[in-house]
This record gives sequence, C-alpha cells and structure tokens, in this order.
Amino acid sequence: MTAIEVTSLRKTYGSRPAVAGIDLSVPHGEVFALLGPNGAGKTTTVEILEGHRRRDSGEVRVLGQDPATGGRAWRARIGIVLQSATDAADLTVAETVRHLAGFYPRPRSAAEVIELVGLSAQAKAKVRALSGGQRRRLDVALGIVGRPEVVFLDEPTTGFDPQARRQFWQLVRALAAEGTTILLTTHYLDEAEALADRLAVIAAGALVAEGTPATLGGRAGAGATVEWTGPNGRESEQTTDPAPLIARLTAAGVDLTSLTVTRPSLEDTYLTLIGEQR
Ligand SMILES: Nc1ncnc2c1ncn2[C@@H]1O[C@H](COP(=O)(O)OP(=O)(O)OP(=O)(O)O)[C@@H](O)[C@H]1O
Repeated sequence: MTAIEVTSLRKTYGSRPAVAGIDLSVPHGEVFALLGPNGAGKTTTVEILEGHRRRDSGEVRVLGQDPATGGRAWRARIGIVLQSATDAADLTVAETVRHLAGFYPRPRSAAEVIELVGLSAQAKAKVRALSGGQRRRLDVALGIVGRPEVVFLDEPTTGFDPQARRQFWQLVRALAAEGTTILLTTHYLDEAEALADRLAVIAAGALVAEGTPATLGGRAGAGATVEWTGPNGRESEQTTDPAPLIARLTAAGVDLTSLTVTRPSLEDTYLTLIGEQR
C-alpha cells in the first residue's frame, strides 16, 4: 500500500488556481521531495495532505485515510513541520517537547528528540530565547516526537547554518532508515539531491516532472561536457557518451589530470524545467 496517494488534486483561491490537478504516489518508506518556485502550490498541497486545508476536488489518501476526515488516531501517525515557526512561548525547549509528547500514544523521549535535532545545549533555554535556526530545529523536534509514520517537512532547513543542515540531513536519513515516509519541500537542490529517493517539480500548480535525482527531466541521458588541455590550450566537447572521446584523448597523449567530465547539475535541470513553464 502507498503511504500517500493523490489524484487530480485541485484547489483555487478566489479565481486563482493554486493547485491545478496534481497526481502523486509515495510508497511507504520513501523520501519524496516537492520542488517548485515560490507560489507553485507546494505548501497548499502539503497542507491538504496534512488535513490543514480543504481541497476543491480530487482524491487524497494518507495512510489510507482522507486527511479531510482524519481523526485523532490518524493524526497521531502523522508528523508535521510547518513553514511558520513555533509560537514563542514562556516554556523551555524540554518542557515544550515533553508537553507535546503527552498527546501521542507512543512518543519518543523528549531527551532523545532534543538530542536528535542538536538542541541538547538549549534544553533548559526558554523557547523565546532561541535563535531562528534553533527555533526551526525545535519545530522539527515537535514534528517527530510522536514517532510518526509519515512526516511532512515544509522547507525544514530554512535558516539553518550549513552544519545544522548536514545534521538535519542525518536525522532525515535516520528516520528514513526506520521506515518513516517523508514528504519534503525545499528550495535547496543540494538538499533534494542528498535526501530524496524521488522528486517532483511543480510550477503554477501543475506537476511538470517527476523522477529520481539522477533521472529527473532526462538528466541521466543528458549530454556531458568533456574538457581537457590540449596543444592548443583548453578545449571542450559535448557528448552523450564520453568514454570513446576519453579513449581518443588518452591515445593522443592528452594530460589526463587536465580532464573533467561534467553533467548538468540537478539545479541546471530544475531551472530548465521551470524555464520551460514561463
Ligand atoms: N490562504 C490563501 N489565500 C489566497 N491565496 C493563497 C493562500 N495561500 C496560498 N495562496 C496562493 O496560492 C498560490 C500557491 O501558494 P503556496 O503557498 O502553495 O506556494 P508554495 O509553492 O508553497 O510557495 P513558497 O515556495 O513561496 O512557499 C500562490 O499564488 C499563493 O499566493
């Protein structure tokens, strides 16, 4: 059974379609990334899946349940990290996590979650005294304390420093290794590439491409650029099959340490896909 199933999802605000017929299918245990420019419809889609927003039409199932009618038991199996930060509160980090843990039937221990998100040194600090990035880590802690089967992460690492981002990636991998299904939105293409088993690009409310990080938008079959230093200086050639060219260059005595083979990055592919929509 799939963890998340979406068919012909539509949502319009006023006369403006935000989600204009999206189909998605995410199997159990997969890390799935939703990419797309500002206003593409990612948050709207995710909030409908979380049961936080009503759809106009289409079918949605999360863990077999329609989120629009999901009850408390279903909600306890879902973890949510919203785009907006946790409300500033007078509680400490540990108190906040413990408080939320009390709403779940089989929560992780507060100390474990605080450790997982790298906030142990701040456990006794008041939430309102945290920095923006620390506050975001607390959001993540609150999203996973209930040991959810599906976690929705909407731009989870916005405001993280590079070290915190890498730490967060480890956390996502650890959750995935435990079999947690993860739906992630991000504007960081390196993050999508590092974490996602599969990804989808949406633009103007429609899905424009779907695939693995290696195959998205025909990336695997895209040509490579081979560059080397020859007798006439720096030279380059585009090819879909670099091996014969490299063999030729080797036979011609080209200095191999000068040789580079580059393929379009995920960001190149993404920008091409988005550009085609404009
Ligand atoms: N509550 C709302 N009322 C009216 N319009 C809305 C509302 N929420 C979102 N929209 C509009 O719907 C469209 C999709 O917004 P959404 O927040 O889903 O995009 P997004 O892909 O998550 O963008 P971002 O990357 O900036 O977070 C946008 O045009 C936005 O202005």
